[in-house]
Amino acid sequence: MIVCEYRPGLEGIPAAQSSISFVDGQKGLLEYRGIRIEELAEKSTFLETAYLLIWGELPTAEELAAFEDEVRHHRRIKYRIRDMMKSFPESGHPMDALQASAAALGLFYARRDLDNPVYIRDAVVRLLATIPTMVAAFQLMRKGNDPVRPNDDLDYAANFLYMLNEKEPDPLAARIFDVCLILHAEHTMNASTFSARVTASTLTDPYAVVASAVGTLGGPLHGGANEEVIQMLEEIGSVENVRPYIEDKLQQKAKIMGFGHRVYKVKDPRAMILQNLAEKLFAKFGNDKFYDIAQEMERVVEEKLGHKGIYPNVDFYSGLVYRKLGIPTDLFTPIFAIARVAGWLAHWKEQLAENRIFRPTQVYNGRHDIPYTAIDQR
Ligand SMILES: CC(=O)SCCNC(=O)CCNC(=O)[C@H](O)C(C)(C)COP(=O)(O)OP(=O)(O)OC[C@H]1O[C@@H](n2cnc3c(N)ncnc32)[C@H](O)[C@@H]1OP(=O)(O)O
Ligand SMILES: O=C([O-])CC(=O)C(=O)O
Repeated sequence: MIVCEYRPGLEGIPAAQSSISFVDGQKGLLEYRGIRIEELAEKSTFLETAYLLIWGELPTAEELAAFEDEVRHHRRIKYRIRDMMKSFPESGHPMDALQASAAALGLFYARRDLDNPVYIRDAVVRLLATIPTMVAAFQLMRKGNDPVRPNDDLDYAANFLYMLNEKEPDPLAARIFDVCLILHAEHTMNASTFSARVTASTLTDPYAVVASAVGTLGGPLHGGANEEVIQMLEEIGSVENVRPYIEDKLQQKAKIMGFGHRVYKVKDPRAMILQNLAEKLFAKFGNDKFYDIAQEMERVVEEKLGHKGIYPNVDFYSGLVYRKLGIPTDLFTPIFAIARVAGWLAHWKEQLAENRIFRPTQVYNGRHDIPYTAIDQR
């Protein structure tokens, strides 16, 4: 048995061998299956990237067309899932609604056939296809409206925006949204992916794998930070307030949302791309006053925390892009989940290919040999 020292948060401890993605946190480099994220953001689409992540190679034109077709034909959700979502409290968070709905899918596909490539492909297609529909449906139903049926004439990203806003999106907006999905699709052994792999290692079904990962993604230290960033920008309210806000937070030893990363010690390459995308949207659809506040935050945080390697992460600029696309703040993290399901499924498949159940150890620091005290003597 290998014994190593306890490292809080498992910092620096490899939890798997993986060929899905690679991060160099000193250089600010991210690759999916060896391809730089900048190149995928420029040239690929989300579904092509999902295929690359899950099956390991870029698809041929035929393979891609077949995959896109399968996903398009599985976009509708069952009435019973829709009715279940309708019964959720409107005030509930859409991440909780998504987690429950993803888990509920498993009720309909209870057969588990993990050695069968057809089963694997069906589950991949179904999850990629229905998660956006579930996010959009809950959003409309909690406002008292009926969900919008998926539009088979639209591609993956455009169809999501259509289901959300009940109208066809502007092509630039749809392309930018698709790039956001590419950027969020995968990121090595982050907390939600680790959670997905732990769940996968018990040989449970892929719906449970995704549901556990969604639950993990939602926290404010992980994907949930994108929502908190916008709330922070609202609270700061003006460029002049940035410095006192940050100084106050640092004095209280509080975290500044959207900054810092376990692996990146420079600006996250995805934050750079998202910042450029936000600028493209502002050029076409008008500025956002929060952008000036965000840029000032970046300057002040670098001045105060740059020496600790604390820079903007992926969650810092994504919200500004989504705001300009007219997306409500509490859907930012569910949108992250729509993208990350590709990475989770890639890791699910990789885990199954060489599975051993996750069962780490612990450092026990409790007591021993304590006599039981009768209830009336406590
Ligand atoms: C998709 C994603 O998950 S991206 C991350 C999204 N999360 C956030 O934006 C939340 C804010 N950031 C954070 O909480 C952290 O940077 C995390 C969770 C991302 C990484 O956490 P860890 O690797 O465990 O770093 P840890 O919390 O130990 O911080 C190391 C040091 O940097 C400081 N630090 C890290 N992030 C921040 C921050 N955002 N604001 C202020 N200080 C910070 C810590 O206070 C600590 O300082 P110390 O050594 O003087 O005590
Ligand atoms: O890698 C991490 O720890 C968090 C992150 O950036 C991601 O999941 O995209």
